[in-house]
Amino acid sequence: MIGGSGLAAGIDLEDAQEIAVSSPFGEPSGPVITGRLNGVRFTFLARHGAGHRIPPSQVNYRANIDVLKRCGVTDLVSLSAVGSLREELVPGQFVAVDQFIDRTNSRENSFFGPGLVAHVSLADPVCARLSGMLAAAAHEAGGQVHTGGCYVAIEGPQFSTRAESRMYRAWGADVIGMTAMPEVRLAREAELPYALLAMVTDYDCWREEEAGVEVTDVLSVLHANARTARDTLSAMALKLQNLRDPSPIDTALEHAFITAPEARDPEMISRVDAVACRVFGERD
Ligand SMILES: CSC[C@H]1O[C@H](OP(=O)(O)O)[C@H](O)[C@@H]1O
Ligand SMILES: Nc1ncnc2[nH]cnc12
Repeated sequence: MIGGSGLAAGIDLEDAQEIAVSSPFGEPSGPVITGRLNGVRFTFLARHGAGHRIPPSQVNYRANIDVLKRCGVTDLVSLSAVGSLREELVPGQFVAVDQFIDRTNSRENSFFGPGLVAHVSLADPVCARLSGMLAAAAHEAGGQVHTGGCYVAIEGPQFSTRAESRMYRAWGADVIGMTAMPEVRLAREAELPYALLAMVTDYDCWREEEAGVEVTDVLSVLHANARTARDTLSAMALKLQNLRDPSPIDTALEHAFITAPEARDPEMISRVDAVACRVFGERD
């Protein structure tokens, strides 16, 4: 579980343990918290670090996913605050996002690269099974949930201009945020089924007659709905099994590598010992 702006303080887990895990991709946002929720093992990471110290562009998305994979995570659920680009997506409601437009421009967005080139499919970036469970859990927790929606990820840290906000609407985006990319890309490269529950906190700035969004608007909606977010995770845990059926995402790297075996860089292979352990085996 990766918690965004609304879950910076973490979640209540039974037998919680804080573990600092290191990664060949650098510093993750902080230590992970592992424990159980309704009997299911959860590992939690606060995306922006303790006290929301890390801006969206400086989150080390690669290290975050790498350490979760290292901890044995098999499925990744993300909670994010978003602006609404549609009248009917009202602040306080939830959207189980299923598509993305990436407008970020200064982030490391792959575990692979020179000496180990890989191309995974991102056509269906969200795991339908996990997303369906998350939407049902949010509904059971008392949330108003919209199933499906397109999230445009901006670089930030500034909110958008009115012209940009109107353009994203014209592109077909439904909600706007600063963090889902490259998280979604990296989860797929790490063969982790991913689902994102977005909490709508504001109307961004496309409504001409209204002032643009401010952080205080976002925080007041997040605080007012914090209980629903926590209850959602609890309801979600009841739906998860400790051992689940296989998913095609578990083998997303199967046909992804294009670099010839003899041309592969051993250092690159050793760096992906966790994210691609199924393909290359674990490091000694
Ligand atoms: C607090 S307003 C902007 C901030 O909130 C969202 O964070 P997250 O996705 O981690 O919940 C947005 O993406 C920005 O980082
Ligand atoms: N309007 C908005 N734009 C970008 N990120 C956000 N997070 C919450 N509201 C947002």
